[in-house]
Amino acid sequence: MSRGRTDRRGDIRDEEITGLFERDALVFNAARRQATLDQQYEGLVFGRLDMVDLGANRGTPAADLPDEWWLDADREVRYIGRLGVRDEDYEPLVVDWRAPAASAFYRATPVEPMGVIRRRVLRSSGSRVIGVEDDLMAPSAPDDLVITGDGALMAALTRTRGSRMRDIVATIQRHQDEAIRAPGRGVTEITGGPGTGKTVVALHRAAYLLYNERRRYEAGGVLVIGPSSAYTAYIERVLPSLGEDSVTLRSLGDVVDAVSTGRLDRPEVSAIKGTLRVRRLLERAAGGRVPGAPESFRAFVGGQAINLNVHVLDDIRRRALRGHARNAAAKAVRTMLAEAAWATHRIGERADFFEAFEQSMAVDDFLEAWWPQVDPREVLLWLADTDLAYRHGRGVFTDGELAAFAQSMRDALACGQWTVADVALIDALSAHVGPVQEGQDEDRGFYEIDELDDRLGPDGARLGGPLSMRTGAAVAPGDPREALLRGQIGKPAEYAHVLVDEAQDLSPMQWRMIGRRAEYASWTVVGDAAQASWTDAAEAVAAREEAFGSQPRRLFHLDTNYRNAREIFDYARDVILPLVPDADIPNAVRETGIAPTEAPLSLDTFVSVRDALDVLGEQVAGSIAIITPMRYADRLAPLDGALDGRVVVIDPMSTKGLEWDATIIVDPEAIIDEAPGGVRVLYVALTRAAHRMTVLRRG
Ligand SMILES: Nc1ncnc2c1ncn2[C@@H]1O[C@H](COP(=O)(O)OP(=O)(O)OP(=O)(O)O)[C@@H](O)[C@H]1O
Repeated sequence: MSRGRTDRRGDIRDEEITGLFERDALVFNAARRQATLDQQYEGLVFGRLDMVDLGANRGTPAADLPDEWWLDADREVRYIGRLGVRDEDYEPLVVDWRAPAASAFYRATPVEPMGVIRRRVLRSSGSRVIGVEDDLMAPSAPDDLVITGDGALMAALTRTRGSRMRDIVATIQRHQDEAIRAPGRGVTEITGGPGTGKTVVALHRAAYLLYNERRRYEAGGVLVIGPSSAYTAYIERVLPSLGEDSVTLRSLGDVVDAVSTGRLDRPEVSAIKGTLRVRRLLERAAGGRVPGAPESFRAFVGGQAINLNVHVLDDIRRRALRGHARNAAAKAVRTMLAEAAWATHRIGERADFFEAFEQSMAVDDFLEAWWPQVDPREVLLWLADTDLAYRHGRGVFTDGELAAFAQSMRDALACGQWTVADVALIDALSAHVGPVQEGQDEDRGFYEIDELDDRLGPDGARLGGPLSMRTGAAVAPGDPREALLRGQIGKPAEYAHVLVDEAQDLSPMQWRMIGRRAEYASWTVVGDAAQASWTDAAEAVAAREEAFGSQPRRLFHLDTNYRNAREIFDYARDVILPLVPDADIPNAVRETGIAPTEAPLSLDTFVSVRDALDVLGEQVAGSIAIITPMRYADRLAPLDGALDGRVVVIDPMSTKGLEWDATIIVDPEAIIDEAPGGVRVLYVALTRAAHRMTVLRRG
């Protein structure tokens, strides 16, 4: 689970049934159903609809109906739950929230009640109902229908936040429901400002698609991509709580098998690694000579001295790469080499010469050194050599940029960890050089050392874990180069539906990486441009358009902020609007009457951070984040885990998509200074708190 990933597990399928006795198949399915029901026991039923039977009144305009006609009409009760349940006579006891019969639960309004008189949201603990919140849809309730509570939504929003995101099945709002139930095909884009429920809506949409077109999406696979492993850990419970465990959840540092990282580059380096221009550098490196390989070929073959110089070898290399991925070209290269040798020597019979060439150990040895199977990660590491980076990157990047790029590769070699931006480069190179061909390279046993999922540090903490400030300092155990090359990179998996959250942050290279997994997929894409940390929006838009292809688009816009108390969001809005006037500003629905607090930051002792923490610790019962620029990270790290584990210390970039009951924002000016997206990243940090926020400023 360290990757925040749930494995795909198909329902038993027809073709598999033929391999099982029918009885076994029934037992298998019954056991699976039982496990799902056991899992969903808590809160299985969360809603009740008291509906009128429209009977003879069906289709009659409201104005033509007798006064208060609903008071005497026949009634029907419908229970709504995470899963559908039927009694022994196959009569529905609980309707699955995704079924058409449940849609009135989400779509009924007093203006358009859809036959609903009372919508009731139930909260339970074990088998006990501990809370009831009603919404009345009719102008008045029949005497026997009691109406309680102030509305389920407000009750849900004021509740304490835990460390994991919760599902919202009980309180999905009508406009959210429309995005959730939109057809699966094509590209569905969901936009909206901070806290509008984009993430949670997208996850419910994934569950809906699996319910509605299970064969297509469970067999084809659904991939959910989020910005960081902190994010995937935060949302990983939502889908299982909805009864779905067949979705693959990956962060951007986890997309390529065998590579897993949360380490971030400095902004100027991730800008180089994210732009499509970097492809030129990679192509040249992948197509160039292997560093350290022989530059000419001298050997005795069939008793003849063969001598091929660097120009001949370069020509063979170029021709071979025109028709093949590098790793697939070994055979063709051997033939080309034989032809070149024959062309220069031409002694004896051609067929004899070719046979001798085919069987020559000297040729084997040469090819092993000159045309080895290359792992795409090795190609990237070749670029740790600044001169090579200059040579391949000339005309594309400045010398300064190339030197920074080469330095970042040396940093990786020093700590044994890739960065998140490297993953898209590895994927691009992988498409270029092709998979390492089995059996061609017996010496490379170290690539097959165990899976990255098991890469735990000495204290059991996952390397490349959620806090980039922590991973920045971490060094992988053992030989760092070996750690970088661990595991084997195969062909990318393909999916039937790909859901991308925080899409505004994907670099063009990352869009291409995801696109390779989505050639035949439909998409759900979720984002907010004002929160972008990738700066060249036009290039990213072009890359994402290419990934989507010509599929039809569908756009949903969410405009209600359910996360932040209005006072907190107003503060954030006043920061972003002067600098990004077209930011998508939602309407925050919940007022607390408590404005964010500002206080001076004492840099020498950080006593102001501790003071703020003491106060907030009393005021909120749940989670608190200290959001700090990287420059203070080490000094504030001891506060991580304080107050019985309620406190996290985190850098602003890693807060994307997350939320806490309260936040402390340390030195906003420094946050703007450090982050690639400047004020946009500060805006992200300022919109993470649900109930309370303290901002500590320098000077
Ligand atoms: N209908 C709803 N009922 C209850 N809670 C909701 C509802 N819609 C959204 N929320 C809550 O609002 C909060 C924000 O939701 P979410 O994280 O999905 O927003 P977002 O638009 O992705 O935010 P951001 O872009 O700022 O990361 C979450 O706590 C979510 O559970």
